[in-house]
Amino acid sequence: MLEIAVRRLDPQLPVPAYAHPGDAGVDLHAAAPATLAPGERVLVPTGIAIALPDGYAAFVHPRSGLALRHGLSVVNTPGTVDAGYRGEIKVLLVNHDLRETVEVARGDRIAQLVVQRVEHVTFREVESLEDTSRGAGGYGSTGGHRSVGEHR
Ligand SMILES: O=c1ccn([C@H]2C[C@H](O)[C@@H](COP(=O)(O)OP(=O)(O)OP(=O)(O)O)O2)c(=O)[nH]1
Ligand SMILES: [Mg+2]
Repeated sequence: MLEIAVRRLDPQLPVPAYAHPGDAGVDLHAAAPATLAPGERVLVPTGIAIALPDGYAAFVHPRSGLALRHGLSVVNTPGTVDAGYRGEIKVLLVNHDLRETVEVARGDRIAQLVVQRVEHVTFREVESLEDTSRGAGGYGSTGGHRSVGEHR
């Protein structure tokens, strides 16, 4: 298993660890409290900095339980942590609830970090691209089974 160096900027918070063996993400904790009124966004520090090797990136994803219970999500989901980034990982939380203010306490698990391999490619400019069955169709071009809002 790949080992990733981590600095704890807040020694009160744990070293990131998978809660279950097959989990994709490790939970990130809030290193500072935050109050989010309905619709508000706040950049929350996590108290950790990591050194990813080249060819990897880490992605900051929302936690589904917080989304379900509080409408809490990540504005730029998934947030991208570059391999060369050595600063503190931060989470741009947003309160999507229309009525309730969300209180985040220091130490709360606010998001999850998924580490993935990423390809690096070179882009070669061409005049035309090879054809495919999809072609340029997108944004709902595929028919078949009913889609949301299509009542037949
Ligand atoms: O949810 C996030 C997203 C990003 N970052 C940090 C790590 C990442 O490597 C850096 C830059 O992120 P990004 O490239 O998404 O932001 P940008 O607006 O393009 O800033 P920059 O010009 O610094 O690349 O900010 C976080 O800590 N949390
Ligand atoms: Mg960038």
